[in-house]
Amino acid sequence: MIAIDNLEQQVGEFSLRIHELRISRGITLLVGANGAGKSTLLELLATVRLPRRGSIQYDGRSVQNDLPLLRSQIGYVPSDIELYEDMTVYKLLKYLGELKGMYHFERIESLLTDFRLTPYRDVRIKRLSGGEQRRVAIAQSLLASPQFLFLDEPLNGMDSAERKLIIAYLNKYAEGRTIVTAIHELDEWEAAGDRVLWMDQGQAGFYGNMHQWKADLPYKVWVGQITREQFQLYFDTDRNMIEFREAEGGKMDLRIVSKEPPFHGWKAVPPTMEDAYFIRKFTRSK
Ligand SMILES: Nc1ncnc2c1ncn2[C@@H]1O[C@H](COP(=O)(O)OP(=O)(O)OP(=O)(O)O)[C@@H](O)[C@H]1O
Repeated sequence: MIAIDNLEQQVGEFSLRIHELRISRGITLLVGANGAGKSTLLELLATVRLPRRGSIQYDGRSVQNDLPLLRSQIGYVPSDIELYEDMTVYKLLKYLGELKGMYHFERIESLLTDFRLTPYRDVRIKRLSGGEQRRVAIAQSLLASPQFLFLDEPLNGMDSAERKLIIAYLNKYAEGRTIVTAIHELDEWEAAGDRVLWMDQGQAGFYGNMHQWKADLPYKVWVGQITREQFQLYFDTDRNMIEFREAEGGKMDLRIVSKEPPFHGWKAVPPTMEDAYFIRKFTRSK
């Protein structure tokens, strides 16, 4: 478990404040608007940035007392990955492995296989696509089989097959370990995630399991159809539309957040993970 107490961090004009938070094992999905403090929190968790005030403890160990040991148990992938461009995939992983004190390289072979990087083993990093580079970045974070893994938008630049591969891998890897990953698409993580942490203007707006995330919402989700004219009017005045799509016969299919049915005959549907995020943000802006 990661225990955060009275954490305060000022970055320029921005301040992050978390009074008390206990992050359990498994996968915590870190969500929030741009600038909400997700990357700042991940940097603090990864010990790239040390807390000015407050404490973070990892299974009882603190940054103040056990930094070198903790760092050997932490893996981190920042959002802006900068890999040594002229190195080949294998040389890079071997070099980073040596820096972490590894002298047996079977782990590299298994990571190359797991992340489908074997065909690129002797290819220079700069020749790889964005998604392939990110797979290498995730592989390097796992070299020392860390107990704590912090990922900042790990699926950026990946196609759907790559995304599924990474999510499935992390789902398995999280057993008995702690992963915190900043993401943008909640729904694709639903089966793998254990908890959601919503950062809201530098504070923890919600932390709980997936069920709690979708429960006790102050608004419902409604689906139905309206005419294009009604849509134009609605679109200009309301901000509660989650999704709209053109339907047949000049109509529009809509997904709307509201307490009451917005139009006659509309149906309430159970919220998805994304809907719950929309509703929480929507409620916050009211
Ligand atoms: N080095 C810095 N100097 C000044 N302000 C900074 C610095 N780094 C981050 N910030 C500010 O801190 C705030 C939080 O940024 P952070 O990157 O943690 O947010 P985020 O939730 O990860 O956003 P995004 O989803 O856009 O990556 C932002 O307002 C950002 O402009």
